[in-house]
Amino acid sequence: MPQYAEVILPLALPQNYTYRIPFDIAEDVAPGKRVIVQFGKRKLYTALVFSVHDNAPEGFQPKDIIEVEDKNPIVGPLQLKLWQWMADYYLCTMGEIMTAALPSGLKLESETVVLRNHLKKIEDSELNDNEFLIVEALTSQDALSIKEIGDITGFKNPLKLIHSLLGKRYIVLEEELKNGYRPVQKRLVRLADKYSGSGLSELFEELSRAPKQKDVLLSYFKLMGEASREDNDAPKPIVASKLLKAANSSDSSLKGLAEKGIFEIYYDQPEEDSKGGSTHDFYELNEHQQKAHSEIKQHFEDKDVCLLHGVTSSGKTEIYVRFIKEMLDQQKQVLYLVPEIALTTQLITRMRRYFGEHVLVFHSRFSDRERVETWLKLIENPETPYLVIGARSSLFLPFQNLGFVIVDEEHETSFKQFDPAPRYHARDTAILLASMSKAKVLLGSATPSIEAYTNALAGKFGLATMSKRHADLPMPEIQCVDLKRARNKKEMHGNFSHELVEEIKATLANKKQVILFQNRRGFSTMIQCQNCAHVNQCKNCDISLTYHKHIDMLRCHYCGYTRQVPSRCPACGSYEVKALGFGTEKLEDDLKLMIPEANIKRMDLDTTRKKNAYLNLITEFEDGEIDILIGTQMVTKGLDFENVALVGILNADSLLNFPDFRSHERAFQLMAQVAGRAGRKNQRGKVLIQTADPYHNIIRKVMDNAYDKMYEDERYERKNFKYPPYYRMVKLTLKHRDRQHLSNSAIALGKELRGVFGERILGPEFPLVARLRNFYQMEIILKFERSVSLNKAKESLLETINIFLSKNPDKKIQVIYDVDPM
Ligand SMILES: Nc1ncnc2c1ncn2[C@@H]1O[C@H](COP(=O)(O)OP(=O)(O)OP(=O)(O)O)[C@@H](O)[C@H]1O
Ligand SMILES: [Zn+2]
Repeated sequence: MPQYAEVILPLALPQNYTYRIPFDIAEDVAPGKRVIVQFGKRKLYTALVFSVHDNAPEGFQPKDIIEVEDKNPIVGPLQLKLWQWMADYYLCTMGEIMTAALPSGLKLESETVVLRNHLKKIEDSELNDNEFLIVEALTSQDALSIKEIGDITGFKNPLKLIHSLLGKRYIVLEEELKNGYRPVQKRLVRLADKYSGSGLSELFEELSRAPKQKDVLLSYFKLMGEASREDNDAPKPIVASKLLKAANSSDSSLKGLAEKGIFEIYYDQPEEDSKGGSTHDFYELNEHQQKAHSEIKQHFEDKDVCLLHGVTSSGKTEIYVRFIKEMLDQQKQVLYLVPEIALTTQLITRMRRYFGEHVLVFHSRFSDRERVETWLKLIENPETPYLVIGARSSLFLPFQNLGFVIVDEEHETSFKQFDPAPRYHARDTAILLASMSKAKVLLGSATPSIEAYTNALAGKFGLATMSKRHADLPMPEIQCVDLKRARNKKEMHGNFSHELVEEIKATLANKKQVILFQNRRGFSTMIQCQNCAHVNQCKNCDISLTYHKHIDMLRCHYCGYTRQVPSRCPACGSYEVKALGFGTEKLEDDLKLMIPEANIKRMDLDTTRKKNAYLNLITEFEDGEIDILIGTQMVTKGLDFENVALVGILNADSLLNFPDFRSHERAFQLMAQVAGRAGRKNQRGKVLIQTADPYHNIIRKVMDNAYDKMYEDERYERKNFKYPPYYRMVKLTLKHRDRQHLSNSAIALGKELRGVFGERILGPEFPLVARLRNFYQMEIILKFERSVSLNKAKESLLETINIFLSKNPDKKIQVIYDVDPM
C-alpha cells in the first residue's frame, strides 16, 4: 500500500506537496480524492491527491494526512492530466489551477465563512450528533469561520462535517450570499376565467365610466390578437409593462381592473430557472447549412478540429444542434463554450427546448451550490449524455465521456483569462481537452481569429464556410457618418449625429428596435481642468477616473477606487473643470432627453452585476418592452433578436487607435459583430458608424463585409513584424511598488535574458497604465520562431529568471508569466 501522497494545495506553491499516508486510511487515499491536511502552523486545507507512491521525500519529514473526505474521486484522471498540461504550458502552479477549477464549496479552508441556511428546517433523522452540534452553533451565531466552528465544537477537523452539511443544504457559504442570488419574476396579465367567452359587451358597458381602464382592456385584446397570429401553438402571455405601454396607461388602471376581478395579475419564472420542458423539433437546415454540415462531417473523418466560418445570422447554432443531437444519441457528453454569460441566457432557452433535461449550465453567476451540484452530477453520472453550456471555466468540469466540444464565437478575447493565473485560453485548452478525450472540436465564428483561420487555411483544422444569411436576408447596409464634417457643420446633438438621431426616430416609428454600441461605460471618461489641464487620476493607478452619474462619484475602472467629484481643480483651484469623453451612461442620459417617449435601457458591467440582470434585460428586449438598448461589447456578440432594424456605433475611432498588434483585427470583429445584430428577420438591417476617419482601411472592410481582405492584410503584417500566429509570444510583467527599483531590475533582467535569447527579447517597457493598484509594472516580451522548441524556450526562460531573482534576494520584484498573451 502506498505510503506517501503528492497533493495539490489551493495555493500558489511552486510544486505539489508530499504528505505521509497513515496506515489506517491507506486504502482510502487515491488520486482525485480530497484530503484534509495541515499546512503552515495551524491552517487546515482541503487538498487534492495528485498521485500516491512509496518514495520517501528527501530533506524533510512529511506531515500526516488528517483525513480522506471522499469515497470516490471528485476529479478524474483526465482532469489531472489536463491540469498538469496547463501548469506546464501556461507556466503556473497546479494549486492555481485547482483554485480556478473547483467551486468554493469543494475546497474549504479554515478561513471559509459559513452561515445557517434558514430555508432548511432541521430534521433530526438527517443529522448525526456532530452535525447537529454545528447546526446549533450556527443558530446562536450568524456567521462562523470553519476554524471558529472547530474551536466551539472541539472538533479537530470540522471540514468533513461542513462538506456534509453543505450537501444537505443546512448551511451556505458567505460568498454565495454576496452574489445576491435571487430568482426574477415577470409580471403577467390575463383575463379572469368568467370573462373568457361571453359577457364581453357587458364588461365594456361596465367600464364606460372608467375610460382609462377601458383603454387597457382594449389594448389587451389587441395584443392577444397579435400574439395568437404570430404563434399558432401557444400564444405568448401578456406582459404587464408591455400592456401598459400599448395602452399608454399607468399601473393604477391595471390595479383597478384587477380589483374589479376583470384581470388576474400573476407571476412567472423566466425560462432560465424553469428546467426541462418538452423537446421541440429541429428546424430543417437550409441548403447552405446542409452543405456546411456535411463538409464538417467530412473533415472530422481525418481532422480533430474544424472551423465553421459563417457570416452573422447564417444559422451556425442550428448546425451545432445537429452535432449535439448525434453525440447525445451516442450517449456522449458535449461541452458548448460561449464567451459571455450574457450569451448563455438566450442559448439555454433554445437548447432546453431541444434537449430538455440533458442541458446543464455552468458559469460564475451561478451560486456556488449550483456549481457544486453540476460538478457532482458529472462525476456521479459519468455515462449520462449531458450537454454542458458554459463560460470558459466549464472546461474544468469532470467530464469522463466527452465526445464533442463547441467553441462559439471562437475569436472572442474573453476566452483568455487575464488575471489571476492560470492565464489560459479556453479555446486552446478545450482543443487539448478534446484530444485527451478523443473528442472532436467545432469552432464557430463570423469573424474568426487570425490564429484559427491560419490553422484552417494550412489544413491543420478543417474549414467550412457559409457566406449567406439564413432565409437569404441580405447583410445589413452599413453607412458612415463623418464626425469631423458633422461637427464643423454643427450637426451634432452631443455625441449623436443628426443622421443617427433621425434614423433612430424613424426606426422607432416603424415599431422596430435599436442597438447602440459604445465601448466605454460610465458617464465621462475623465475630468479635466480647462485652466491647467490637470486630470483627476486614481490614487492607486496611473489612469484617469471615470465619472459615474448615478452614484455621482469618480471611479477607477482598474482598482475600484472611488472619490467625490471636485468642484474645483485640486491643482490650480480653478472652477473650470470639464468632463471629457463619454460612456454608455451619458448616451443613455442624452438620448432620454432627446427621445423621451422611448424606453431606453443600458447593458454594461454596471447594470449587470446581479445574477439575473442579463436575463431581465434580454427578456425585456425580446418582449419589445425596450426600444433602445445601449451597451458596451456585451451587446456586440451572438445575441439573436428578431426586431432590431438599426445598429449605431457611436465612436469607431476609439476602437481603432490602440497600440496593440491585434487592434485592427479586434476593431473589425467588434464592428462586424455588432453590425450583425441588425436585420436578422424579415427585413434588411441598417448600421451607422460614426467616425472622424470614414476612409479608414478597417472601416471600409467592415462596410464591404470583407473578412478575407482583412485577413490577408493582417496575415502579411503579422508575418513581417514577427507576431503570432507566425511567432510565439510570452509576456513577462514585472511588478514592484518602487518605480526606480523596478526599472533598474527590469533593465538588468532584460540584459540577462538578451544574453540567452538575443534579439528575441523586447523591452522592458512601461505599459499604457504604468501603475496599477500601487504597483508599478514593466513588460518584457519574448518572441520566438515556431521552429524553436516551446519547452526548451520556457525552460531557459524560467532558469534565467530564477537565477536572477535568487541573486537579488531583497526587494524582490514579482514576475508574472503570460503565455500567448492577448
Ligand atoms: N434552418 C433554419 N430554419 C429556420 N430558422 C433558422 C434556421 N437556421 C437559423 N435560423 C434562425 O436564424 C437566426 C440566426 O441564426 P443563428 O443565431 O444561429 O445565427 P449565427 O450564425 O449564430 O449568427 P451570429 O454569428 O450572429 O451569432 C435565428 O433566429 C435562427 O433561429
Ligand atoms: Zn485605480
